[in-house]
Amino acid sequence: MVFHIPWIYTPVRTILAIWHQLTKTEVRNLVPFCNRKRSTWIVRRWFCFQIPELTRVSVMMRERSRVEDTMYAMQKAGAGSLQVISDFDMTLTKFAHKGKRVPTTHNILNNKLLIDDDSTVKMKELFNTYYPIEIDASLNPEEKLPYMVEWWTKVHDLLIQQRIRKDEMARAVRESNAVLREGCSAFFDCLAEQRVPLLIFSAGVGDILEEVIRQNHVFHPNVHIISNYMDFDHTGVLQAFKGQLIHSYNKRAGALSHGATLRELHGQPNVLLLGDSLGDLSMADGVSTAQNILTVGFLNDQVEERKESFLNSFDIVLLRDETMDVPNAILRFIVSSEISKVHREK
Ligand SMILES: Nc1ccn([C@@H]2O[C@H](COP(=O)(O)O)[C@@H](O)[C@H]2O)c(=O)n1
Ligand SMILES: [Mg+2]
Repeated sequence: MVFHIPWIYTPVRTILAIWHQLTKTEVRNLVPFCNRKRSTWIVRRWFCFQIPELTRVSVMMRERSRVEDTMYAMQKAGAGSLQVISDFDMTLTKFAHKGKRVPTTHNILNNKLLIDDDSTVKMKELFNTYYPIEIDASLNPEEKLPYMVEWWTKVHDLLIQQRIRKDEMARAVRESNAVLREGCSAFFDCLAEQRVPLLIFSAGVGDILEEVIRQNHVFHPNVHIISNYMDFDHTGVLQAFKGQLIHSYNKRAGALSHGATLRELHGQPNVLLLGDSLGDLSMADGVSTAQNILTVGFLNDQVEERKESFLNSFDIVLLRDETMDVPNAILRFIVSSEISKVHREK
């Protein structure tokens, strides 16, 4: 009964969580904690206490101490030095919801309202052909690259042929099963409140992406987007895609070619990067002034096959986690002034 009272439940649960991690020797050492080794240990436990989300079984880290050091450095610098660079599809949106795959921004366009039946089938066939290549753990990014260009080019050509109408897109998004990760709205809101810039860097379709976040009421002024944008003629019919094509494995080139957008973010040298593909790791390559970069990878699909490469590449790997709990906890830790105070006093 007592565990149903929230103000008792949270501290009790936290104390139990910490207690579970203590070995007998550690408990014995707890009393005279004066030497460096012991104080390091106390700091580590304090970290677990602050961010219990990082102790979950779905969270993996190759080098825990690097994560801790980077987060303390980011916390010390505070919200004013932070920017977030995030992928969109399957990173800010869920991978699956209620047992079904969540559509990507491209797949939201695969709607009878916008394209004919033949094209619907073709788009599905293209997805079934190229998506397995995109996530194939046995191929390196250079080997995947030509296939990605082929996939994006074929689909964009098909969409142009279908003469998609700008004024039907909001309805297509509304009718789709697009869904942001649990806790994603809180993440957007906290960033806006703290005036932390959020750069969404997506190889999806920018116009659809904007509509998804608008319909979720999180398109705040701190949000910047780099993506593939549609070019409509004067009657509102799709005639081309603007600029250089962005696909999953050329985000580095995309980052470097959007220098102007990234220059606006130069005052924020600490980067929290979120992605679901190894290609997303290059999204911060345009931030020449970066001091600390913490990378979080959502490993949604082919988990066992890709675990090793994700662990070798991202600082934190989240296994089949459909929530934003970990990014939210990291953000809280960095921006919380109370915690900053504790850190300064240490
Ligand atoms: N025709 C396509 C092309 C790509 N995709 C998926 O979209 C993802 C790209 O968007 P990000 O926000 O994640 O950069 C990519 O991972 C592809 O799987 C698609 O569904 N259809
Ligand atoms: Mg993605």
